[in-house]
Amino acid sequence: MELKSRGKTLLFQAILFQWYCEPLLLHKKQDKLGQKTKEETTMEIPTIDLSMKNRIELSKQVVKACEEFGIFKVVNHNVPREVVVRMEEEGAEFFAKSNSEKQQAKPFGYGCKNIGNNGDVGELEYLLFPTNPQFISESSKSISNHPNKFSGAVNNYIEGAKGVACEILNLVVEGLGVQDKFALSKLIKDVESDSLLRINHYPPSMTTDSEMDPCATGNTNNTIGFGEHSDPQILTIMRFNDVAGLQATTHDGIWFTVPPDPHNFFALVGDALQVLFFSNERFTSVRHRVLITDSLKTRTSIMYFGAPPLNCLITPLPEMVKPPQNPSRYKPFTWDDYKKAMYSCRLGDSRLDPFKVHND
Ligand SMILES: C=C1C[C@]23C[C@@]1(O)CC[C@H]2[C@@]12CC[C@H](O)[C@@](C)(C(=O)O1)[C@H]2[C@@H]3C(=O)O
Ligand SMILES: O=C(O)CCC(=O)C(=O)O
Ligand SMILES: [Fe+2]
Repeated sequence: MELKSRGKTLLFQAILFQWYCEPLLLHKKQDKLGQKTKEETTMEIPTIDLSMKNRIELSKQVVKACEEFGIFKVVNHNVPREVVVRMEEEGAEFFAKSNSEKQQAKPFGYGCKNIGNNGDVGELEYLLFPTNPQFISESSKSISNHPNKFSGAVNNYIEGAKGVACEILNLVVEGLGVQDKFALSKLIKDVESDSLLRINHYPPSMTTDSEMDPCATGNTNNTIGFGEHSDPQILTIMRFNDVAGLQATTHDGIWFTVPPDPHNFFALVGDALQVLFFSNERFTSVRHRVLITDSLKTRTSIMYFGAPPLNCLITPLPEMVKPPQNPSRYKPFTWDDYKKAMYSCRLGDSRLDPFKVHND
């Protein structure tokens, strides 16, 4: 009920915004995959300023942003600029290598076009690895000619992004009055945490020769670069360069573009957080995608996906459920169960559906 009325308010705000400010931004489109897309618009997502002194107010703002949008900008995050720049440089150096060199890193997380194992494709290449430092140190040998430099940059970036994720999760927990102040951040701080780092690289259209390079993308404007999905983990901390492309949906399914801001991070609510706080339909994982609108520029993005250890039980925090009036809407499952189910799904599937409790 509450969510529906919030959705209506957002829809109303979006329409008002269109009407007054950007009459030409709202348009219906058909994307390259032939899927009908709903109206697209530009919307201002909330900004969370981590330097804010009033912690109670800050925690309220974070909860509201998670509830209303599921995606928000994080400023004054304290991650040094050089940590981000070094990570970007290492990524750029890797993606500039020849195709055969990049393929050598394949067993350690290089991918091109294929997303997951079930036939999804995107107009990108990527590196994807677990955030465990031993793994990074080992895999760096096949990724970089200077493995220590590469693993140093990656580990520093992960520490920075994890710090931002932990701070946001602590604020969520405070804002909702959960007793255990570190109930969520301790899950992604755990040495056994299953968190991931992903570096995506969307090359421009005219620079690669598809005859020579099987990974050449031939992007044209308004191509889907990365299809619609929600992130399965607890929280994603994302950063992208100054090339637009990220879009997200409101709870009513209206697509809006997230303007680039390379100096700051974006936080996205994932499926696991939706379950942990599901009572009262508080949080919903945000559906998002990448739509290439400037095919002449390289777009890069870096995502830290904060996840719990494999044996962690994903079930609403005790304060969030009060049976019988307000029972959990999901059967308890471990993160390992969810991961197994998720890897048998397509990118855009609603992966939580099989775990829902049906009361009829
Ligand atoms: C099609 C798939 C790719 C994905 C695993 C999945 O089976 C369904 C979820 C996908 C996703 C989306 C967010 C992250 O980019 C990702 C690494 C993740 O954890 O879940 C990807 C998976 C992937 O690319 O392997
Ligand atoms: O590359 C992007 O900007 C988004 C990619 C994404 O959503 C993902 O990798 O899960
Ligand atoms: Fe994503």
